Amino acid sequence: MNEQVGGPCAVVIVAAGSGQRLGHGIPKARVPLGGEPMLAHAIRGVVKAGIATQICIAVPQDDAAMVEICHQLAAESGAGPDMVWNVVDGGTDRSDSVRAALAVIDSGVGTVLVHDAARPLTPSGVFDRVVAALRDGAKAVIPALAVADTIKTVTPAELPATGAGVEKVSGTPVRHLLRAVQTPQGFELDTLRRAHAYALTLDAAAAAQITDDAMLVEAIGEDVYVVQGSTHSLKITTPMDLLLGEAMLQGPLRPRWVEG
Ligand SMILES: Nc1ccn([C@@H]2O[C@H](COP(=O)(O)OP(=O)(O)OP(=O)(O)O)[C@@H](O)[C@H]2O)c(=O)n1
Ligand SMILES: C[C@](O)(CO)[C@H](O)COP(=O)(O)O
Repeated sequence: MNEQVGGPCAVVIVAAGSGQRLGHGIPKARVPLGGEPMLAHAIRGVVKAGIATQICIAVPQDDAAMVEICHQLAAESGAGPDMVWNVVDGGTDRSDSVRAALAVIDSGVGTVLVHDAARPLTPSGVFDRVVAALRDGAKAVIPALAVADTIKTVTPAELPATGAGVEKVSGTPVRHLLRAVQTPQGFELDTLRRAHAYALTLDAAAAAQITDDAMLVEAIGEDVYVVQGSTHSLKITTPMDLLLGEAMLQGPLRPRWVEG
């Protein structure tokens, strides 16, 4: 086991996406949720989890408003004076944003968690489970939930009579083996750095298929362990998700861990 695991822990918050699917015309992390930018909830959630010694936030390039949110939260979040804060320019893809953040992570840090700003209501318990598995020797850990829907794989096809372009089913993975994966994803720092160095060797088509950090760690041959995620860690991607997030912040659905 890496001696450094269990010591300092960095958390990268990726917040540099544009939020096309949400469609608010501003970067998603700045979209209000319960009257505050989504990023503010995400940062507060990380601080509240109490596992970080360094927090690095990747924001859209030239987004002064986002930088200001980071500075304000750094001042108000209740993190101690020893917390190291960094704000970096994100990149074109999520992976580019993670790499930009990794470049400033202190090499003395043993573990790093990568978290989506788009999962602003993630409970502390999820952070705890990820960190606990890293302390128990895992080099890579992801939170996940069993899936409720039956999932199919598809391939392009044409309807027999008309030739109309559709899709047809190419397979049905066994559902009880499938998991819907969330963040924060936790890694031994060196393992995540190797995985992202490998990502730089991929051609554009292969790089475009990378949807999380764990995929890269799998690709370099390391085991990725799974801990229980949370329904509260939903990723706010579409307007419907935002409605659900707003509902969660009100009345009986208000999560216990949200301040105020
Ligand atoms: N170039 C990018 C793309 C995404 N992200 C971050 O990665 C997380 C997950 O991405 P997603 O939910 O897809 O966000 P967007 O890319 O903003 O959404 P969309 O694809 O709808 O534009 C988000 O916190 C987002 O800010 C990032 O930091 N840098
Ligand atoms: C990392 C992630 O949140 C795990 O589910 C997800 O893959 C991000 O995907 P997105 O298309 O960038 O939202």
